[in-house]
Amino acid sequence: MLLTKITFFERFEHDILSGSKTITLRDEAESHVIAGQILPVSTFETDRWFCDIQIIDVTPVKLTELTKVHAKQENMTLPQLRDVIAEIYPGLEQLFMIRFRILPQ
Ligand SMILES: CC(=O)Nc1cc[nH]c(=O)n1
Repeated sequence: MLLTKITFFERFEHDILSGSKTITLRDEAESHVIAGQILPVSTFETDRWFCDIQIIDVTPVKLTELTKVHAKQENMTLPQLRDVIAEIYPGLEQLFMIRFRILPQ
């Protein structure tokens, strides 16, 4: 079943709106989006809409395969990215990298 919306933690909002966060790493349940799809984005905490994104592509990536390139696309260092993923998805190895672009508001 395709996702019809996506949420991000409020702490990522500024980076998304500024264009410095261009990927999101999700578990399998949240990986069901397709290239070209346009999704409304809201905050996880209060479900407040803050932008629309267009999906570029979705690629499986293992936790152990994460590199500085992924971290840069998340506007983080690699240790910060590993910590964030461990906090959000404890013990999860198989992730899905969703590349997106923010649509003009
Ligand atoms: C709400 C939520 O899960 N947000 C996430 C999860 C992983 N990456 C990300 O950028 N945002």
